[in-house]
Amino acid sequence: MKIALIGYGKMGRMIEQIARGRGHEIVSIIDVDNQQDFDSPEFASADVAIEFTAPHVAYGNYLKAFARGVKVVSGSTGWMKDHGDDVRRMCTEEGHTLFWASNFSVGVAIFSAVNRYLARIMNGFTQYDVEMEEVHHVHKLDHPSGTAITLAEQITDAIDRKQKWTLGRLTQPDGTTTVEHTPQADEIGISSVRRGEVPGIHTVRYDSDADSITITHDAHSRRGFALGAVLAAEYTATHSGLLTIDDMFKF
Ligand SMILES: NC(=O)C1=CN([C@@H]2O[C@H](COP(=O)(O)OP(=O)(O)OC[C@H]3O[C@@H](n4cnc5c(N)ncnc54)[C@H](OP(=O)(O)O)[C@@H]3O)[C@@H](O)[C@H]2O)C=CC1
Ligand SMILES: O=C(O)C1=N[C@H](C(=O)O)C[C@H](O)C1
Repeated sequence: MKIALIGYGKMGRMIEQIARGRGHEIVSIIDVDNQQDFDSPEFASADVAIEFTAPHVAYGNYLKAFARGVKVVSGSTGWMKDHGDDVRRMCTEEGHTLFWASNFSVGVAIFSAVNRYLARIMNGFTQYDVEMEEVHHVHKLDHPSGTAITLAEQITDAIDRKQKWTLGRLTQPDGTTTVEHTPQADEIGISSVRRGEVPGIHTVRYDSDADSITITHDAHSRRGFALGAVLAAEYTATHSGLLTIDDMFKF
């Protein structure tokens, strides 16, 4: 399969390695300094473009790929609030294809299934409150993480007493913590911590007077995310529309 890469940072480079290892051809690599390559025949020849860039540029990259008739797999986070509706419309009504996931790792797909199941149980046990924490490396631009938002939305979908998530505490790389918002009874507080080179840790904790129940996913490296993105590209080559991880991994 012919793959174009948009974004050649930590994820782009690891995806290149894994994609080549699985026998794919990388036909184009677009980063900040060669944006003109979006107009190259090599980019247009790609079966799928894999996009891992940054919150403020991801949407523009989708538009550029769509304009050239190239399907996109993207893991960029932090753009959904501003452009989610627009992207949904382009993929459901205008024939474009985007496979987007806040987290591409198989482990987080399994963790999400457990999170949904646990939340359904907890809907009937009102003595438990729930809070979340995500820990990532100091280079991360957005907070809370896309994965934390997805997990929180799964919980608000299942627990009647929780309506929305909110950023509770934010811990900066130097260790200073600020309380951004004190969660109300109907809110899930998410604490974001930026520390060292942590690839990504997500924790959901239910607490009652009697006890607490905690589930955690701890990524050992970015390899799981990168492999998942390549698997998603293989899936996207033969599927269309707005796709996500639940389409690919069925539990
Ligand atoms: N869904 C998932 O499973 C995962 C998602 N992510 C998300 O993916 C994104 C990228 O992560 P990561 O690779 O670690 O970040 P990096 O900062 O290491 O890489 C991003 C790359 O994109 C480049 N870039 C910036 N703007 C553009 C543009 N307009 N066009 C093309 N390239 C551009 C950057 O260049 P420069 O450095 O010069 O600005 C950099 O090389 C983040 O949003 C992160 O949250 C990360 C891991 C897993
Ligand atoms: O920026 C990262 O590194 C990651 N971002 C994603 C997110 O925002 O959830 C996925 C993963 O946790 C790594």
